Amino acid sequence: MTRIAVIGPGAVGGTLAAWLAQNPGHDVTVCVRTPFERLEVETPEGPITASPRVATSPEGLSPVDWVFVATKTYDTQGTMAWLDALVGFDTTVVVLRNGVEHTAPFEGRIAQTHLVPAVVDIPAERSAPGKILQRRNGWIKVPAGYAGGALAMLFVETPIQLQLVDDFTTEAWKKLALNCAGAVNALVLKPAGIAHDEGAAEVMRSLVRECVAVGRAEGADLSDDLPDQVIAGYRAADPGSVNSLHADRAAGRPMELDARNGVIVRRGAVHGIATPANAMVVALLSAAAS
Ligand SMILES: NC(=O)C1=CN([C@@H]2O[C@H](COP(=O)(O)OP(=O)(O)OC[C@H]3O[C@@H](n4cnc5c(N)ncnc54)[C@H](OP(=O)(O)O)[C@@H]3O)[C@@H](O)[C@H]2O)C=CC1
Ligand SMILES: CC(C)(CO)C(=O)C(=O)O
Repeated sequence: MTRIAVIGPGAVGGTLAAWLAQNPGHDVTVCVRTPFERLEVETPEGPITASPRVATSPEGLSPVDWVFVATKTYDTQGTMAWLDALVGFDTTVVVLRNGVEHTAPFEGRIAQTHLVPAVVDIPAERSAPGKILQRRNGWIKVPAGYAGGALAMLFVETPIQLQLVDDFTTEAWKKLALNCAGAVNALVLKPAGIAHDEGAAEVMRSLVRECVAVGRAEGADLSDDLPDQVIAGYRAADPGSVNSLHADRAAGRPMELDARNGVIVRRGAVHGIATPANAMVVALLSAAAS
């Protein structure tokens, strides 16, 4: 039996936990802040349900084989107590988050050989604790190497593709390019379809152009047409899709602004690259939330 714990079974964590729990060889525990009875996920394959063990406190938990961290970047502090209980000598911790700084908060606490950053493109929206709409099957990309092959095995019976990549830096910045544009949705509180508005699309392109410049300075291999690719992706998506930054603002939660736009400004400053568009959306969304 493979023991798996998912910390933060929200939109992404809940979707993964539900899929992983479909395999009777997996013993799945979800570590929650807000408890629920069971997971109900509307997937592209049809509805699935799962009843993993629901832990509301780290007390009584013991080390598992795999821990998936799926809390937001602003909830890192609350994640640590779970790790203390769940991580043993042989535990691998996979960090499923947006941004380009996946493992930084956990380094020093988890051995580098057992810490795996993961870029996730699984659009999912949570309507209530345990109730999720998964809009696309999507993919997870992790660096090729230690743990990657074993991690891929966990997903073989799911429609989610687990891909091993040689250049994780490039993949993380490519995903950041998509996510930094999503600040426009959070600003105007309108879902993906707003990208059909040429004015909004041009603001998105400005955010992505800065991301491309900074990402290249950080060693990512990013193409010149990435801003247009991002807009094409938004326009091809279901116009009602709500990204997770937009969902946070709409729900009055904190936002992952620093991880998704602030990081472009911070890393841009290190390289002497101007990032006025990203600085502006950080300032406006911070002001809107204050
Ligand atoms: N949603 C999406 O489509 C995608 C999101 N991502 C990224 O994935 C990550 C997760 O996002 P997403 O799933 O949308 O986030 P959600 O807000 O839907 O889920 C986060 C979950 O973490 C829980 N949580 C917070 N603190 C704790 C804690 N101390 N202990 C246990 N659980 C806790 C929350 O609990 P509570 O129920 O109380 O709020 C919530 O269930 C983010 O980095 C996001 O950017 C990446 C790709 C797609
Ligand atoms: C844009 C999207 C849905 C892509 O997976 C995402 O990463 C998010 O909502 O945070």
